[in-house]
Amino acid sequence: MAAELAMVVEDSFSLWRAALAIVFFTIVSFLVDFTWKPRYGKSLPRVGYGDGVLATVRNWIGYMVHYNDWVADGYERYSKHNRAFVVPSAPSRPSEIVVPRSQAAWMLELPDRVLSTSQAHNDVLYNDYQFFGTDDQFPIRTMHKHLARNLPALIPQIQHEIHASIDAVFGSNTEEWTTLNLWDAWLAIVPRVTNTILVGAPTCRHKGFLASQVAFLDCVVRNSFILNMFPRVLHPIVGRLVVAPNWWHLWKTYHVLKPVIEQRLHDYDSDTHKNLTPDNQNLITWLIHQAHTEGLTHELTPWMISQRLLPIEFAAIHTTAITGHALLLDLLTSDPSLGYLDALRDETSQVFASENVNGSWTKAALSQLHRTDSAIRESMRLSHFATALTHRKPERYDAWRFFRVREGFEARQRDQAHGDGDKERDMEEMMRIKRLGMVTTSDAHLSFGHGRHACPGRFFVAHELKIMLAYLLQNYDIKPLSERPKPMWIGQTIVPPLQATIEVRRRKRV
Ligand code: HEM
Repeated sequence: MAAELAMVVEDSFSLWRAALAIVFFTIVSFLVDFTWKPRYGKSLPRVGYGDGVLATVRNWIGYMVHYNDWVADGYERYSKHNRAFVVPSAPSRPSEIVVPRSQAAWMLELPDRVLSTSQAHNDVLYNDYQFFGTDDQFPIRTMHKHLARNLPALIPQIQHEIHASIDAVFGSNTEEWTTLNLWDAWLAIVPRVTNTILVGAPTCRHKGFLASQVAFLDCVVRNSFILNMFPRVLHPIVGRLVVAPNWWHLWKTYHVLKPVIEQRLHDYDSDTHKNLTPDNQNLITWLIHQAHTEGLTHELTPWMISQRLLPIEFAAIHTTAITGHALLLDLLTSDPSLGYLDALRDETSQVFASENVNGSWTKAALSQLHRTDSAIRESMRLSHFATALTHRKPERYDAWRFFRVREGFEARQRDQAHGDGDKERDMEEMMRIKRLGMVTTSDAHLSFGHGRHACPGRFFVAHELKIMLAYLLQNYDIKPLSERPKPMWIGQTIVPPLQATIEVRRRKRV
């Protein structure tokens, strides 16, 4: 009996010792981390709980749920008065400085060696572990160079994939209403459509490939949260452990892509004029082309190209799905008497009827969807996926907010048709209206970033969302929703209302 008691005491004693050792080790790790973090001048105001040791611990805990409120608070108290402020970050990251709008242009003009985008991405996403140390600048540079210039020729393919995937997800029942989980619907459409321009058809339809891409991206998001919470000094161990599933999904992706990339490398080498057909125009080919242009022969293997695709898949898929999800929720929860859906349906069908070429949208036709453009930009204004990128003033969704400026201008033009208008003023106003388009970034429209590193995918996204909305509205009725399901914020990241459902029914052909 006494011996048993001694064993229990000894066991619990060793448990205590182990627990104390872990606590001690964690404190030392955070202290080491602390010595690496930058210190900001006392003159910079802070939001959150303040600066001392206890306040820092409270900030780390509060970061998960209060970050969004802290930024809103700082915006009211400091940004509006043209002052920068410091906002606490996750335990493994330094606190961040939020600059006021007036300093955004100066900041964005700083060269990468002073303010590095890739370092910033690395700080948030831990690329060294999550993307296997692949420098994301090569694929990003490739996207900047090739996507916009090839996009017009790709519109028919993009349209084809959009129509086919919407048909598959929204169904063909013209009699009964079908209930769909909206997030699942977007995730069944966006990866396929995005991969039209990343890997091309038919791989963009390969279910196993798409599933492993989405699973990989989910791992990146989850691991970022985990690594945010661990002191940076432990990342070399924790980082390598948590990315085991990333490797697994990369491996599965590689098996699907290997023959496709081998064929593409072969086609590229045998085409002496590099006269690539639209079928071959996608990121795989652009990476090959860019590697040749820059003499980067080590980039020309299926393994390397499979890895290069990952940061772009990450930049493209959840961002688009979150944006599309929010857009439909904003439209469906707007007062039906405003007639948004009918007006968008009319605009898309009128422009399509007069401007399509062989049944396909064109760049010129898509650029005439002014109401649709305004409805999307307005939703992005309200429902961005990362807090610190944008400020919001009125919190109400007003689909025609940007369109109205154009409408007013066009009405004035008609009134003045026979008079002597002020040409210079009209030109200025026209330029101002152009800047209100969804792809035109500015310090007032930061949803796609701004400056040299503004999103190169935004022209594609604009086409994609417009074609989707047009097809959806022309082919389906969707029941309005009584209340806007609210997203949730975890740290800086938005989690869309994943449970939201909608009811849809295929429209009968007349
Ligand atoms: C609605 C959807 C999207 C939104 C809201 C969005 C937003 C953004 C934002 C805010 C940035 C700047 C990040 C920063 O400054 O660090 C960015 C960068 C980027 N985006 Fe997008 N994006 C979207 C879709 C896409 C798509 C579809 C692609 C590719 C097909 C893409 C590719 C990229 C790339 C490569 C960068 C890095 C640019 C650079 O660092 O120079 N994005 N995006």
